[in-house]
Amino acid sequence: MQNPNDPKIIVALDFPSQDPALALVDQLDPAKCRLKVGKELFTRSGPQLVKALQGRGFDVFLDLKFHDIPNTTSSAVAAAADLGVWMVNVHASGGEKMMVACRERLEQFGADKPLLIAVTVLTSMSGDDLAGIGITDSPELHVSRLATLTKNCGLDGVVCSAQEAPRLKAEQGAGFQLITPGIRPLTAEKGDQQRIMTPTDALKAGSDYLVIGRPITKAADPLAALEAIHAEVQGV
Ligand SMILES: O=c1ccn([C@@H]2O[C@H](COP(=O)(O)O)[C@@H](O)[C@H]2O)c(=O)[nH]1
Repeated sequence: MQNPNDPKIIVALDFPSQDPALALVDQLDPAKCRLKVGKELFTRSGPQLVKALQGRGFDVFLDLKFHDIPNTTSSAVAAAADLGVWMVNVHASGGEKMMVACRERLEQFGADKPLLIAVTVLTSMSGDDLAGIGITDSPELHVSRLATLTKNCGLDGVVCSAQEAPRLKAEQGAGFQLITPGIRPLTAEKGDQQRIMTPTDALKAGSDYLVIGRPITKAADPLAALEAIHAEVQGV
C-alpha cells in the first residue's frame, strides 16, 4: 500500500554498505521521505536491505536502471515487484519493445505492482555529453522524445531533470510522473550533476518527486539538512 502521506522527497541512500545506510535511516521519518536504493548499496546488501527498509515503514524506489533485452529486463522488474518495492526503473533508450514487455510483465501483480518509470537523459549529462554519444539535439528535446515514447509504452513516468519538467507536464499531462534527481539547495555543491534545480523551484516547475542524495547524506548533520529541505518545500 502506498504511503498515505505521499512524501515528495526521496533520499538516495548512496552508501557503501548497510551499516551507514541504516544509521541514517534510523533517524528518518517515513512520513517525511521515501528511500532510494541504487546500484552500489543493492550490489553490497541486496534484497535483505530492501526488506529492512520496508520493515521500518519506508517506501523503496529500487533505482537499478535496467537496460537490457526485453526478456531479461521484464524478468528483472518482476523480481523487483516480488520484493514489494514502490518504484522501479528501466532506461527509456532500451526502446519500445523492452518497455512494453516490462509493463506487461508487471500486470500480473495487479494493484501491488510497483510504479514503472524510465530514465530519459541522466542529469549528469549536458548537451556536450549528449553530442559525445552522437545525439546532437538538446537535452530538453531528447528528454521530450524519450518521455513521449515512455508514455506511449504505458509506463507511469520518467526520470528527468526538473529543468525539463514544465515542458514534460505540458506535453504528457499532469498524471505522468516526473522523478527528478539533480536537486541542489542553493548552498549545496553541484558535484557531477549538470542539469540541477533547487527543491522549491523543482516542485514549482512540476516535479512530482525530488531525489536527493549528497546534499543530505554528506551534510555535517544529515537529519538537519533533510528537515531544512522538508520545511522549505512544505509551502510549495
Ligand atoms: O538521471 C539521473 C538518474 C539517477 N540519478 C540518481 O539520483 C541520485 C542523485 O544523488 P545526488 O547525490 O543528489 O546527486 C543518485 O543516486 C543517482 O544515481 C541521478 O542523479 N540522475
